[in-house]
Amino acid sequence: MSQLLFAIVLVALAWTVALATRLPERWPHWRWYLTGYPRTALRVMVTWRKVAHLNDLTVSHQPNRRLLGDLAVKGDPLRTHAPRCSIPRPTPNGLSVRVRLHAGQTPAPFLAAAEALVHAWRVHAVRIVSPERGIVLITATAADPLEHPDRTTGEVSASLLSAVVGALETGGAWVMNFRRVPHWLIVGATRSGKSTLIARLITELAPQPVALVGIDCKGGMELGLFEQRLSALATCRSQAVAVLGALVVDMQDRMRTCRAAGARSIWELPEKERPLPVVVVVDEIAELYLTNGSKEQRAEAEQCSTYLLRLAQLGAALGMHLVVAGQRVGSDLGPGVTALRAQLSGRVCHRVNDPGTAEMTLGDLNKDAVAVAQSIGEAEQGVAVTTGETGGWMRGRSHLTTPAKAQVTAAEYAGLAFRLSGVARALEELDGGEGA
Ligand SMILES: Nc1ncnc2c1ncn2[C@@H]1O[C@H](COP(=O)(O)OP(=O)(O)OP(=O)(O)O)[C@@H](O)[C@H]1O
Repeated sequence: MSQLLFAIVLVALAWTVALATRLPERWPHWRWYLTGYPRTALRVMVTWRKVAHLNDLTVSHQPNRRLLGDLAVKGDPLRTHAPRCSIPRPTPNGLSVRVRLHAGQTPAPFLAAAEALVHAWRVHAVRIVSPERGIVLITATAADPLEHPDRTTGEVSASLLSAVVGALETGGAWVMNFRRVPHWLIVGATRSGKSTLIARLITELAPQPVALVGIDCKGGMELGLFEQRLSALATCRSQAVAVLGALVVDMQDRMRTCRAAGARSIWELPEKERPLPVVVVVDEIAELYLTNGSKEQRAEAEQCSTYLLRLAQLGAALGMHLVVAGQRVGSDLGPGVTALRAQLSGRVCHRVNDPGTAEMTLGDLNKDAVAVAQSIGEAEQGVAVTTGETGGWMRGRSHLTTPAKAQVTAAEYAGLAFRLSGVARALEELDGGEGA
């Protein structure tokens, strides 16, 4: 009785301190730390042995065969031992426990038991990784952080060519960093959130000293919002050919500059001589590749394909980066698409209509991510599976960026729409040629 009274007084005291110090404003996860975590941690400790036993995570020190006369009898020993698990450590959005494996155990049965742990601990999701040999780290997420992607934790230091585009399921920030992952492929069915992610990405890159080039062959309907901040916008395939061709020439100039300075990338050049990084955003890649079969259109599509491939292959070290978005990105679009896809190491897969598209986007990097991408529902707009810098994958949700907000940002940073002389000249020549 006295213990119960003590616990009640302690909780009341904690709440009073929390409210008196205006904790909710300063610490967005205070509610979880003060109430959710103690409850869940207790549940984890109380249920661990039972869950381990029911899911074959235990071992026995007794042999599972006995001699009965001349007969060898095989069975499950009654006394089994669950592997030792640490005291649950709170995380901003859940908790984590380290499990020390017994000799002979592997992480595989723990992976299989993830669903059982979710129900036993009444949490949103459980992830299991093995950070070192003999150890399994179980991370439980209390609630889906992707419901409120604006409540991310941890400061992300702003750096050139890095953009915070949303929140990850860990509760951390979803960062697209072109210095680490130079090219990105963004895939998703219609209304899945591709354009919103691109809008957010451009909004984040807009204040940075980066030239932004748009290729939007849907008549510029999506990227036209950012026209004021873009160094160039191609709205049809012939313009795309001109822009991409000029960028390839620019890339070759950069190569020569680097060779003359004995540098292996533009980042090794002195700051004054360093050319401006360029991010090329292609919205709806299919528009570049699909033709009506005429010789002229086929030649244009092939040119686009060759230029994109060259930019993807050589651009990373020369400060030329690609973001390619589309509903499908497969060999059915035309030759060169599969080779291009292989060069786009950053992948983002939103909701897709067919398993093939998820497989095409993530299958060559992470087989298990394909199933997760397929489970994204209609109502989860903006939710996607994204590959990480360390080769793993994670669910994330972009920060909602409305077209109005996108336009305001573009207008605000219109002064940073750097002139790319080669690209501007190529577009002028094209206009002149068409006009003549
Ligand atoms: N991160 C998000 N959070 C909340 N809502 C979102 C998010 N992303 C997208 N949405 C909603 O989904 C709608 C469709 O998104 P969006 O236009 O980006 O899809 P899309 O994949 O580009 O579609 P399309 O291929 O037809 O252009 C948006 O109008 C917005 O309301």
